[in-house]
Amino acid sequence: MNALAATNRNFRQAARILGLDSKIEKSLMIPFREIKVECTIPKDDGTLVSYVGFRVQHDNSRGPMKGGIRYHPEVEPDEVNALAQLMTWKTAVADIPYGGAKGGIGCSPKDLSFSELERLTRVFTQKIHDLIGVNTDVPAPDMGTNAQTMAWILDEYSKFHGYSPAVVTGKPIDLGGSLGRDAATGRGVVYATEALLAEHGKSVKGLTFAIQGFGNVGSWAAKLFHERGGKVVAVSDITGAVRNPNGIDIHALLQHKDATGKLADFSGADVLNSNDLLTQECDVLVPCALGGVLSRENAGDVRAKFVIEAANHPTDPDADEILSKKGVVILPDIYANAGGVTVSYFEWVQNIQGFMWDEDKVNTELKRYMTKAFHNIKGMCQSHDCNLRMGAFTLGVNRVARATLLRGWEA
Ligand SMILES: NC(=O)C1=CN([C@@H]2O[C@H](COP(=O)(O)OP(=O)(O)OC[C@H]3O[C@@H](n4cnc5c(N)ncnc54)[C@H](OP(=O)(O)O)[C@@H]3O)[C@@H](O)[C@H]2O)C=CC1
Ligand SMILES: O=C(O)CCC(=O)C(=O)O
Repeated sequence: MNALAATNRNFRQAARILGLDSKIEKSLMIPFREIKVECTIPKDDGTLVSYVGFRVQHDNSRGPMKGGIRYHPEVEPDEVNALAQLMTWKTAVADIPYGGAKGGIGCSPKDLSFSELERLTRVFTQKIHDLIGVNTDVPAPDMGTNAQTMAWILDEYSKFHGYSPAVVTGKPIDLGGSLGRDAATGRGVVYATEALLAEHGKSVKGLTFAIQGFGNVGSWAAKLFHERGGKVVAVSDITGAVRNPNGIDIHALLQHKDATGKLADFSGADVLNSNDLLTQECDVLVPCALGGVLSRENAGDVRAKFVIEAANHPTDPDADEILSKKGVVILPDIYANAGGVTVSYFEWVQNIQGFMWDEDKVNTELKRYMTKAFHNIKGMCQSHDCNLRMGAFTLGVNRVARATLLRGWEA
């Protein structure tokens, strides 16, 4: 089942649990707007190359649409649609005043030079600048993009509309980015995990963690679990995987990856087949890379007791069912990785106020939002007798449906 079918299925199930009117259900499933643009750039050698860029704006009933921009070869319309819809429920679960959107370009960012990436980002921005904005749709980084990408979008957008730092979040600090945004998704994952573990009478200290992906989210989550006394026993990236049952020194692994660009050849751990990362012996499995990695094929072999969905849509519905039957507790993406967009909200607020928070304030507020959202989800689980995924979906969908009804449909 593709990402969109799976997301729609979860949404419909939540709508059924909530007893949502079928007309509202239908209106919430159809995206507000889907944008598809051609992006042609000259490569450094002068040859032309064309890419397809997407921005799907799913819903704006609770505020401006919000979500990342992904550069990855597998970016395709259905997945962007699913990710945009997930953003709508995620911002509602986090209770921040936004709707949902997502964008992307089907490209391999590692095969493009710095100046090619800049040209591609600027052309994409030229094609969508009229449809994004501080109060309409606010992009941010996702897989394959970063603060530099946001700086180019901000600069290109400002040529058309005047200087507007709040048009993107996840910017460099020098351009109005928020302290703590770079770490925010990983830090939010850790706060979310702590809230879940506390419910089970456990804490991070002494538990074992396997982490798929060592980019923005995975590396920060690994570092913060490690610093709290968690034992990170396996880590992977696109180049391979490493394993040490006694715990990997994450600071040393970060230095190694910075120096070599890969995890392979790290002296503090053994080589592991990447396919085995998800089925490693561990207490907590944290997918922090692509969607759909937990499927019917491998879910039965997962040995973790907890799965924390730091990536978007890492678990397909078959895997969801298999894992639940095995008693594995899954913390769903629309809550587990909401720390990134929550600090994006803080960044947007700081830009609008023209006032910069210190990092302690950002992290304290992030923890407050993540902890509150967890208790709100648990409340939905109790009132509707459902698992954490449906607790999160019903919480998000209910808030969006209420806002939609209050705004009405009169032309
Ligand atoms: N950035 C953010 O604020 C947020 C991100 N997310 C989600 O988190 C996930 C990761 O995003 P982010 O960290 O930003 O992306 P990055 O591009 O920073 O990192 C992605 C990581 O995944 C690795 N990777 C890619 N393919 C594979 C694979 N097949 N097996 C193992 N590792 C792989 C990459 O390897 P390599 O390092 O070798 O390239 C890299 O380490 C995505 O699902 C994203 O949507 C969710 C909320 C917010
Ligand atoms: O920070 C943001 O606005 C969005 C981050 C994102 O793309 C996500 O949460 O999946």
